[in-house]
Amino acid sequence: MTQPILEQDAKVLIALDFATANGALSFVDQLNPNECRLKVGKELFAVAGPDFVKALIAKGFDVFLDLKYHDIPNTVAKAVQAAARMGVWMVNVHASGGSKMMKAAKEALAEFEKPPLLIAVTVLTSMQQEDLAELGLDIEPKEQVLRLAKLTKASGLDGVVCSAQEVTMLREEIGDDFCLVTPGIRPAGSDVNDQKRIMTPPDAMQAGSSYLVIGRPITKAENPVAALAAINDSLR
Ligand SMILES: O=C(O)c1cc(=O)[nH]c(=O)n1[C@@H]1O[C@H](COP(=O)(O)O)[C@@H](O)[C@H]1O
Repeated sequence: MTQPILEQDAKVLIALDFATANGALSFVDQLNPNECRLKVGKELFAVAGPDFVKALIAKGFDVFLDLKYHDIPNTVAKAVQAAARMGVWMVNVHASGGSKMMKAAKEALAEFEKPPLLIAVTVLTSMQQEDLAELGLDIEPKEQVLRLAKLTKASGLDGVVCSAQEVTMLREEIGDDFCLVTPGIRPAGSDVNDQKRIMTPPDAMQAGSSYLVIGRPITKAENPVAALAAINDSLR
């Protein structure tokens, strides 16, 4: 029997993409905060709100508030402050909001004794080259990821969200001192769903991911606790 991994080592961030607070809560009640962290995104936050996030934190979970802010600098700065007041562990913005927006967000967190990690989404893992082309970007996703990751680093943020397929390149180009959070993680044989740039959990960690965001392969599993345990085991 393997020991549960320590909290500071929990690499799996479970995406709590649930339609109701009750649905999310009955799922969370099966989980141990030593074995995963939790991500609250737009769907759940819209129905459950800040009190729900605070309740997860009170249960001992680190919470990544994934609202992917993308707005004028002042609005984003105030939004990340509101997130920090909730006590979240990590919060994100869209890097395509630009360096002025990202710097304003970073500066707005300076007043907090223990600010959340601030990271920026580069190119969504559901996108591929044809999706960038329709936005007028005639380049490969990895080139755009690198460009936005460099901009994020230069803006003083703690890391980026990218696909695990770009992690080796980013470690070479940007170094180890940068948090790389990778969704689009699929254990071998599981449904890909709407994700495009995917990788398995062990391959993503091997490449140098800091954290793995995993939703449906755990939340929709017949036995989510066993699915999480199998993923954690595969990372040891
Ligand atoms: O910022 C994110 O977390 C995110 C960025 C990205 O590029 N791709 C991506 O899938 N996500 C989120 O990661 C989660 C992935 O969920 P599954 O596809 O169910 O594993 C979802 O909650 C997405 O909102």
